[in-house]
Amino acid sequence: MTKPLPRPPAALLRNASLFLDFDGTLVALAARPDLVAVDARLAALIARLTERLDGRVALISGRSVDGIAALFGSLPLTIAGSHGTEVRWRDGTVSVPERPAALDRIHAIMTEVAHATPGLLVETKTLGEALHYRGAPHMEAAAHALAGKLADETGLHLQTGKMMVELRVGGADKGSALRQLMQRAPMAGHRPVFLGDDDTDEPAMAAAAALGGAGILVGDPRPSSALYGLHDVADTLAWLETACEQAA
Ligand SMILES: O=P(O)(O)OC[C@H]1O[C@H](O[C@H]2O[C@H](CO)[C@@H](O)[C@H](O)[C@H]2O)[C@H](O)[C@@H](O)[C@@H]1O
Repeated sequence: MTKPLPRPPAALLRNASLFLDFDGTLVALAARPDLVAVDARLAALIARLTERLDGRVALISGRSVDGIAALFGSLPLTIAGSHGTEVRWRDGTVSVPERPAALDRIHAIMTEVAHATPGLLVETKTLGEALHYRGAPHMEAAAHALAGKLADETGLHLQTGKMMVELRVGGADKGSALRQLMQRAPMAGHRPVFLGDDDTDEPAMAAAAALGGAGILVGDPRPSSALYGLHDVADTLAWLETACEQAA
């Protein structure tokens, strides 16, 4: 059994640059991606953190930049989306590679499969197509087999996730996104702190530690590059609210 990680000190965000995963870290997992919402408490927390840290806050998500931005409404945010492949700074500067044409064919194939199987769901992102099987768990092996075949055919990156498989533009992950964000003001020169729950968050945990900062694992203990741990989303929100007041 993996030992629990220590709780992060409340002063950890002092003078830090803060990087946050979204699903499973700031919001609890739901049956479908479109059932997740940002409530007033979370929106206020992110706004307050951004203010206290002089803009040194970014979301790093597997969702697309547009998807995260829509969830937070008018709140100006720096977002690395599509697993770190695309970035939008809160000043509006964007870095987005071209969407490969092969994704449209993949969308058509996944949609056909999903139409034939209740519970399967296709999520279209800026730079990827994801097939979710949370609503049809018996389709796990078939979904992975289909994604593997499509990856072989197209050369696109095969991304696994919690009850989903995705074909996406490769060449980036959450670790490379964190390093990219840390190269520019206002993040540069500050200690990175990253919070995440998933295997896809591990490259960012490792990148934060390598840059002199720390990762915080949300959820049950497991082998991780994180230095600290929090129990779940509720614990994470409560810790962020406390740490925020000691952040500046
Ligand atoms: O990097 P994250 O911000 O954690 O995003 C990871 C994926 O999150 C979403 O899928 C997951 O959450 C859904 C809603 O709770 C859930 O239904 C699904 O089973 C999970 O895999 C999102 O839809 C994906 O695009 C993200 O890659």
